[in-house]
Amino acid sequence: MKTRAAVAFEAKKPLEIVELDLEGPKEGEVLVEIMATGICHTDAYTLDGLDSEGIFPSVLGHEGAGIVREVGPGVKSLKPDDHVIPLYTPECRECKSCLSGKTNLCTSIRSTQGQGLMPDGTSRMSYKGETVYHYMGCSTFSNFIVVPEIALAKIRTDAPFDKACYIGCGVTTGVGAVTNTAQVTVGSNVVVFGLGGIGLNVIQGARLVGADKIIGVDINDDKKEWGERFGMTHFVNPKKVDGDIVAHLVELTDGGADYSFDCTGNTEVMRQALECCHRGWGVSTVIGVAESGKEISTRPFQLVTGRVWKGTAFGGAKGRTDVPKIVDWYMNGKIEIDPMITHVLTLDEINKGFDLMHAGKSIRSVVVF
Ligand SMILES: NC(=O)c1ccc[n+]([C@@H]2O[C@H](COP(=O)([O-])OP(=O)(O)OC[C@H]3O[C@@H](n4cnc5c(N)ncnc54)[C@H](O)[C@@H]3O)[C@@H](O)[C@H]2O)c1
Ligand SMILES: N[C@@H](CCC(=O)N[C@@H](CSCO)C(=O)NCC(=O)O)C(=O)O
Ligand SMILES: [Zn+2]
Ligand SMILES: [Zn+2]
Repeated sequence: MKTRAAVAFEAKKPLEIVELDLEGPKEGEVLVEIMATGICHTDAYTLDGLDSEGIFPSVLGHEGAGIVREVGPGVKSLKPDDHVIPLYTPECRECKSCLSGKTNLCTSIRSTQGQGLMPDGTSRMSYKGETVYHYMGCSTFSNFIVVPEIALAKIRTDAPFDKACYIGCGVTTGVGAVTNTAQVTVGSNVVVFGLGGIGLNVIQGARLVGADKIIGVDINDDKKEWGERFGMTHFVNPKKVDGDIVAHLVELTDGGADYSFDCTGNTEVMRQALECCHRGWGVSTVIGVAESGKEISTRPFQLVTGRVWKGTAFGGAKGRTDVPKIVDWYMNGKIEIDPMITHVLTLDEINKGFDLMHAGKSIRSVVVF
């Protein structure tokens, strides 16, 4: 069959909207019609050539929602017309990682996923006879996609696609980093660096679990109002702090943050996020994805004196189990999504979504097919 898709033919070039050839689902695979997809900073990072796993030509996008149109042989848990969210962190429930109960990082198809291929080692997409690669096992910038059954969360049918798609990455990552990874406790002081599509979800996660001070840090003053909208109690623009930002945050939290989060992907900021934590117990969680080749550093003394450095992928969420619950949280009004979706675009307008993100003018742009 054919599918319209925004293709990344080369790094650092705008996406091109073309008709691709798409092969149908094979054993254990599912054909999904994508109804809506968000644009996450990670898509921009890969398009900008900063991802060590970036492959071109490929169809980016990993924050989608859609409808099952066809299932391949052996698929048991899904049927046509089911509503689904594709998962870049699948959940096979059989691999060592899934069975450990200690992580959401299912390893069953990770190696082929990282090569832009389906688990059988081939791609379902091509253009003029040439292979086009999958991305993060999702490729939601295509109207139709083929994905493994274990990489789809079945969700309720009354959830609107143009909002539910954001649960495919940003919402789950931010809220899950608080609830699953850091396990922020009631009354804690929290510092969040980077108030974009992820950071604002960390803020609303911190509010959800009853944090006390929620301090947002961003170099863009426009983010003050955004943070306050979701529960931030204090805003700090590091460019306007007289002196050291870490010392300023330690003072503001009366000795240091109980929990901090990096949502920028900047390795200098990751260091600040660790070092603003409270001596003896502060936990800093890295969410931001740093460009290829970058490394983090700190004095080991920071760890010796009890600060803990953690990281999280997809907010520690086990996709098929947790994503339907997060959709319920949204539908029941426990968490907000609607105000964060600042721009709704057509597929033809998708490059505008990247421009808005780079200009700091959007929280989330969503493409509706
Ligand atoms: N670990 C995961 O599973 C996961 C999931 C989604 C996104 N991410 C990553 O999280 C990061 C944030 O994604 P997003 O979609 O929210 O991006 P975004 O562009 O919407 O937001 C980034 C924010 O950081 C701010 N910022 C930039 N440099 C800063 C600095 N030096 N100090 C303070 N603030 C600064 C920007 O002004 C902006 O508000 C990216 O690196 C993305 O790749 C990781
Ligand atoms: N491919 C990169 C790393 C990119 C990365 O860390 N991705 C996150 C999700 S970001 C979503 O917006 C993730 O889930 N990582 C775990 C995994 O990919 O298995 C690189 O090679 O450095
Ligand atoms: Zn993402
Ligand atoms: Zn698994």
